Amino acid sequence: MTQTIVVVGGALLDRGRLLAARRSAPPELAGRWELPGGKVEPGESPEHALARELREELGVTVEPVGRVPGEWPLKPGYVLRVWTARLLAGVPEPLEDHDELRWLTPEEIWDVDWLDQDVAAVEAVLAEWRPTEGVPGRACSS
Ligand SMILES: Nc1nc2c([nH]c(=O)n2[C@H]2C[C@H](O)[C@@H](COP(=O)(O)OP(=O)(O)OP(=O)(O)O)O2)c(=O)[nH]1
Repeated sequence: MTQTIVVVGGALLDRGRLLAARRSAPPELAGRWELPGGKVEPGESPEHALARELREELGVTVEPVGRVPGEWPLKPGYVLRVWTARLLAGVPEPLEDHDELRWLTPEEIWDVDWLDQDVAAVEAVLAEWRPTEGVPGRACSS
C-alpha cells in the first residue's frame, strides 16, 4: 500500500508578520511562493520535521506552536499540513530551495504569487491569525 506523504508547512509568525518563501526549484514551482517546510520522514513527528526543515532551509530555530485545521492536496500522493511556529533564534535566510523571503502583514498577504495549492492553506492561516494576540494556537497562560 502506498502511503500518503505529509508535507509540513510552517506559518512562521513574528511581530505581526508571516514569512513567505519563493521557491527556486523544481522548475514547475520556481518563482512561486510557499510556506517553508518539507516532507515528514518515516518515524518523525510533524513538529520535529518542521523544526528540522526550517533549520536546514532558513537557518533558524523555531518552536512549532499549533496545527492550523485542515489538509490540502499537493501533487498526487502528497498532502500539506500547516503548523504555526514562533521564531526562537536566527534571522531567516534563503539557504536551500528558496531564492527570496518576505515578511508579510495580513494586509500584504496576497501581494505574492502563492502556489495554487497553498492558497487555501494561507487562507486558513489568515482566518486564525490575530496579530495583536501573538501566535495563534499558542496556549494562553492565566
Ligand atoms: N515545503 C513546502 N512544499 C510545498 C508547499 N506546497 C507545495 O506544493 N509543496 C511541494 C513542493 C515539493 O514537491 C513538496 C515538498 O518537498 P520539499 O522539496 O520542500 O521537501 P524536502 O525538503 O523534504 O524534500 P527533499 O529536497 O529532501 O526531497 O511539496 C509548501 O507550502 N511548502
